[in-house]
Amino acid sequence: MNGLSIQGLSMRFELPNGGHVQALEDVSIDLKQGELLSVLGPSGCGKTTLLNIVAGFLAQTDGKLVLNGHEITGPDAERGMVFQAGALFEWMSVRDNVSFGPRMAGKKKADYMGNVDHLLDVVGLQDFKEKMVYELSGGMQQRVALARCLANDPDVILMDEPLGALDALTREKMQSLVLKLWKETGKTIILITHSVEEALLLGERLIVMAPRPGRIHKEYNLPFAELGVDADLREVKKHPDFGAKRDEILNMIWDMEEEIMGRTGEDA
Ligand SMILES: Nc1ncnc2c1ncn2[C@@H]1O[C@H](COP(=O)(O)OP(=O)(O)OP(=O)(O)O)[C@@H](O)[C@H]1O
Repeated sequence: MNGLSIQGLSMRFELPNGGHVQALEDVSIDLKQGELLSVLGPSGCGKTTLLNIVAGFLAQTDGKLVLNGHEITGPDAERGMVFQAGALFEWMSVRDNVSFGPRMAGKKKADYMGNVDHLLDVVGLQDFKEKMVYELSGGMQQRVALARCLANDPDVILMDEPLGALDALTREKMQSLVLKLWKETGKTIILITHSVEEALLLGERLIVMAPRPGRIHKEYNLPFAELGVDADLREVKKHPDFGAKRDEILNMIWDMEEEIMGRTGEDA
């Protein structure tokens, strides 16, 4: 089957004082190729740990990950990561950043430059391709990060709060761009966010995680991402179910935060 299967994933961090943190416990998620999953949850519920394991940066203590029929055992270009900020090469031009992956993979310029130019068009940076990254605004830098990730043609795109550092208006524009890229490329996407609205808008599936141990608390299938591909996101937010879901999830996370207040950072 094409897609990503996360099976019974657990992650336990041993602490130097002999204690441990159960960052994830028995997390299972099946994503078909092309599904967009957003992940929400209170601080410390294991969102970044989950993403780092899927990326292959961390080895789980239990469970299995299978992508397109083969087991994930480490980092690979089939899984691309987009971070919140700071992961671009500031001393390179926009175009050199976007073409970095194919160049490092030893591809011939003639074979990748067409796609790099196309991606610069798609993210609206064609006129800025000769600029250095440090000359760009935060929103533009995240456009570069998205294009750079796509230039490697990954099967799965992992996004860790990719829009978290942007101002509200830029963030809204970028949310539309993420939906457009999702539809145009057919990539499987996992997106972590702290914004309930963003998770609702961008996740055709949404998982709310709970902490200590990090686990799946509730899962939703949502219509908003599909609607937002062609519609103004402000209009999507007026959908009668949007406000109700937002309140439900906000209350859910609020209750979890209240419950963990005052607890220490370890289980033992
Ligand atoms: N390398 C590590 N060693 C020990 N504990 C860790 C390590 N990495 C993460 N943890 C712990 O695992 C738990 C989950 O962390 P993680 O960063 O995945 O949560 P998160 O949901 O992404 O949090 P946030 O929303 O604050 O970014 C936390 O209790 C954290 O302190």
